[in-house]
Amino acid sequence: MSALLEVSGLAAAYGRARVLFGVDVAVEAGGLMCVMGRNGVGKTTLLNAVMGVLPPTAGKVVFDGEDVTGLPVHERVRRGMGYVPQGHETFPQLTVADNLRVTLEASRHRDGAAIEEALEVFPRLKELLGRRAGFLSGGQQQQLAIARALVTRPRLLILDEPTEGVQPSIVAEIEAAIERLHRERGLAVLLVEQYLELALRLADGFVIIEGGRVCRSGPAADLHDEEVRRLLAV
Ligand SMILES: Nc1ncnc2c1ncn2[C@@H]1O[C@H](COP(=O)(O)OP(=O)(O)OP(=O)(O)O)[C@@H](O)[C@H]1O
Repeated sequence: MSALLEVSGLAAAYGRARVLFGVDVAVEAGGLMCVMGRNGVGKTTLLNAVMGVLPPTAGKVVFDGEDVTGLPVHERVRRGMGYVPQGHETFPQLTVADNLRVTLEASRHRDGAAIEEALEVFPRLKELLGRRAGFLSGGQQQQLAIARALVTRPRLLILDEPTEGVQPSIVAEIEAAIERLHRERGLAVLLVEQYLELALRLADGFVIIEGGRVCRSGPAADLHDEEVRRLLAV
């Protein structure tokens, strides 16, 4: 059986500065793949290229058997790719409720129950529905950003360092939510995460990027290796 997401030979650049050189990564249906690597190796660039935010210079992105490489971002979202970029992006002037509604309006299914389902994942947001997103804490904004992606009812959730800059009390909630979505709802996840402990707890498989190339990949059990720890050491 082929994977839900299959990325092959992906290359990307900012102008003449090449950043990715032929990256392969796959996420099985219901799998959780962790992309790891030191700062600046190209992890965010990889997610942006997979999602079409940054058009790749070479390579292919296949989602659910369809080549989506040339499609705009919103078409990928319609097909079931949900993206939560780094830095917990929300509409700061809109309330929590309106952030979710705007996303629902833009989604293909327009089923209001999707908002309820997303709020079940992050119950803390239920008490904040009338508050402007810009007034939420970093951790609450990250929960809202993930909830927005969930409103589109993705089959694959792409998360860029979801616990970065988040207060410790909310890190555990976000981790638990990702784990539940993956294990109970069978959502496939492509996760960029720098922290080995979190990756060890959540991932089935991993790839490590170094200098824009995959230098190591394997099942999560291999993350215990000395070599892997060395590759991730700052
Ligand atoms: N918009 C941009 N224009 C030019 N160069 C960029 C841009 N964004 C990133 N880069 C460069 O591309 C390289 C890879 O950056 P990227 O953000 O993908 O790395 P990363 O692994 O996600 O790092 P971090 O963990 O710090 O987010 C870095 O050298 C970075 O300086």
